Amino acid sequence: MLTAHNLTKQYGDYTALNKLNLTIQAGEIFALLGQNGAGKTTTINCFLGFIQPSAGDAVIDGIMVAQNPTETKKHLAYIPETVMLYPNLSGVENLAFFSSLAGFNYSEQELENLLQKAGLQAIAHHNRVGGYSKGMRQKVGIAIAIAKKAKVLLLDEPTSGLDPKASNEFSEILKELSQNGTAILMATHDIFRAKEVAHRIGIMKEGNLVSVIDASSISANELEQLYLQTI
Ligand SMILES: Nc1ncnc2c1ncn2[C@@H]1O[C@H](COP(=O)(O)OP(=O)(O)OP(=O)(O)O)[C@@H](O)[C@H]1O
Repeated sequence: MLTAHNLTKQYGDYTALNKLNLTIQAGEIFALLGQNGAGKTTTINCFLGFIQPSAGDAVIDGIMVAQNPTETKKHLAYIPETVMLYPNLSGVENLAFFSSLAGFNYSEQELENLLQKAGLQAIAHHNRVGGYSKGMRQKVGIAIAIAKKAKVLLLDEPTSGLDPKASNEFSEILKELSQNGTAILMATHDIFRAKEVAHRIGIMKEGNLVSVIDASSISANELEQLYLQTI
């Protein structure tokens, strides 16, 4: 569903991403760990089509991103660290707007159901998003991803700054999306969450994917040790 073939990004002489080879299957959650500047966001931005790779390819559902960015965006949902929404619109209105951009025209009841599914409490559905907490905005982001019926979900530090309960709820929703066949690539600094939610975990260092681990084969403590030895 999501493939990187020798994916490389250079800025002058500096290699931000070095020949990344990675395949993420439908229904798989892959977490990318690594220090600041390791190349996680660069990887995600190549799949989003935000940056052009210097060499290699990012491929989504068999389609090359660099050559077909509009087409591949239709299959994608993206949740950054802070989901950008219109503060003067309600959760329902934001969801209606962003899902309409993807070609979906939901009824108010359907929009409310989507927000409910994403874990946003009903009392907040018609309140202005400007008054939402960070976790509530992330949930609207999840609802947009569900509404778009995206085959691929890209997440860049989605749980950073969320309280443990909100972070746990977020992980549960990711698991549900993966059970429904969504391929998920998540950059994170949260080793514990990566272990809890992901099927496989990659550790990046200086633009290289240096280690890929099956999450079921390792404890959170062992993963932390491996991470510290690797970076
Ligand atoms: N436009 C740019 N010009 C030059 N260098 C850049 C540019 N964008 C990113 N880089 C460099 O590429 C490297 C990889 O950055 P990237 O944002 O992918 O790291 P990251 O792993 O996501 O880090 P963080 O955990 O801090 O988000 C960094 O050294 C960064 O300074």
